[in-house]
Amino acid sequence: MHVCGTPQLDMTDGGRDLVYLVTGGCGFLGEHVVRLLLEQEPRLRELRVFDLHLGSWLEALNSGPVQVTPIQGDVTRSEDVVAAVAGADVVLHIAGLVDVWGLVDPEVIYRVNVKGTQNVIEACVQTGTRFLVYTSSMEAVGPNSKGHPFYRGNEDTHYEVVHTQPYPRSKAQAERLVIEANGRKVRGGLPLVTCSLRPTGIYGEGHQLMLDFYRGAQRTGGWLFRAIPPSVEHGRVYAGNVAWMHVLAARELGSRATTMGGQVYFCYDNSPYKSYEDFNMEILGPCGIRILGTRPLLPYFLLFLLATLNAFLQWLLRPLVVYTPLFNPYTLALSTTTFTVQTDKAQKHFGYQPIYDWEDCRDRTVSWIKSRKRCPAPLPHGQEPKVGDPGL
Ligand SMILES: NC(=O)C1=CN([C@@H]2O[C@H](COP(=O)(O)OP(=O)(O)OC[C@H]3O[C@@H](n4cnc5c(N)ncnc54)[C@H](O)[C@@H]3O)[C@@H](O)[C@H]2O)C=CC1
Ligand SMILES: CC(C)CCC[C@@H](C)[C@H]1CC[C@H]2[C@@H]3[C@H](O)CC4=CC(=O)CC[C@]4(C)[C@H]3CC[C@]12C
Repeated sequence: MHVCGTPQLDMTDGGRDLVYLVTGGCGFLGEHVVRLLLEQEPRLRELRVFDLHLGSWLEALNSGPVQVTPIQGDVTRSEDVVAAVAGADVVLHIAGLVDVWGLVDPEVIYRVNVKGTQNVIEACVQTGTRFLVYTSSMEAVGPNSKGHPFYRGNEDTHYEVVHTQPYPRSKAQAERLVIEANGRKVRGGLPLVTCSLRPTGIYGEGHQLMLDFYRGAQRTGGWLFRAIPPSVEHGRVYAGNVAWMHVLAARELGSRATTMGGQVYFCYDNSPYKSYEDFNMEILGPCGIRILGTRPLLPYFLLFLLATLNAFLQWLLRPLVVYTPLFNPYTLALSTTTFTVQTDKAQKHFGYQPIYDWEDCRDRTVSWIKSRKRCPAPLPHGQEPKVGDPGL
């Protein structure tokens, strides 16, 4: 591993005394956070991994000095959340429903992403947990439906947005709850300290959508067909660096509460600014995939028609089947509107520097995609093998 800028850890306080809770710890980002915490947080005594679906890979983590406690639970059930939060020093609230395809009922997205977050906040207040890091998203900000570019913006960039889609709306609402909760008195009378991290499009080992593009291209003889103008920049950030930002933010919230409390931070690293497809090609190219066309093969109005047709079909077929094509008016807008960040707020506020440089991020993701070629028989329920599974 090429580690750049890992700060020295302070071991002067006598060792392992902290209890962390990671919600959504068995998801794509959550697994990166769990593994990195075990590697990089020397003060950790117990790591509680809370998820609706627990991964079997968790079992292998208990051989080290940290007690890893899997907790099967639902963030929408306040009693599950209170039980998990009680006695934790820090909560990393990562659990959420990611859906921009109309797969999940908007009411369910609201319940999990917004009410679930409210439950986490109330559990902190009720049980006396003082530090909360929330995983928000660039989607809390935009892009907006007018296609205004957010070009290398930062946390202070003014950007007009009215959320019409359930997922981005839920992330914006949940983020607001987290930020407003900063300073609330928790049990024992001390103030709650919160902050919110906003990743752009995350990639890395375990990124299912990247794997889907890879497999789709394999079915067309190794070709992808360009749909998005290469001039549209889409922000991407490596999962390991997003995880590192979570680890650092959680570690520093205590000592830098005045600076960090109630703040939002975009997640960034040195991944290049490119279009969504050109970025994917940085990963898929070394896996033998090629992209056809230097410009989009279809004009925009045809893409828009296709996306609209998909939305119409989704509505028409709804009583019979949930039709969720990748391409719909919202994902078209997301992929054709420039949205990139350029900021050093996290560096200034809590000393964040990417822990993996770009070449490392790329190579790790490429190796992971290549390893899927050797993937044995499918796992039950259509699950993919996990990042650390043996033999991969
Ligand atoms: N994937 C991406 O590109 C980005 C993701 N995010 C945010 O990062 C977080 C993690 O996303 P991913 O790891 O990509 O998604 P994921 O779907 O892989 O992980 C989410 C995890 O939350 C769990 N979960 C869902 N509902 C739950 C519930 N009711 N109770 C307990 N656990 C529940 C799931 O079982 C899953 O393990 C989400 O909050 C998402 O909004 C933000 C920006 C970009
Ligand atoms: C068919 C086209 C060639 C490409 C379609 C690509 C889309 C599926 C993806 C384009 C942009 C992605 C989203 C973006 O990276 C921001 C996101 C943030 C999140 O918090 C969750 C994931 C996502 C919505 C991400 C999802 C896939 C895209 C829409």
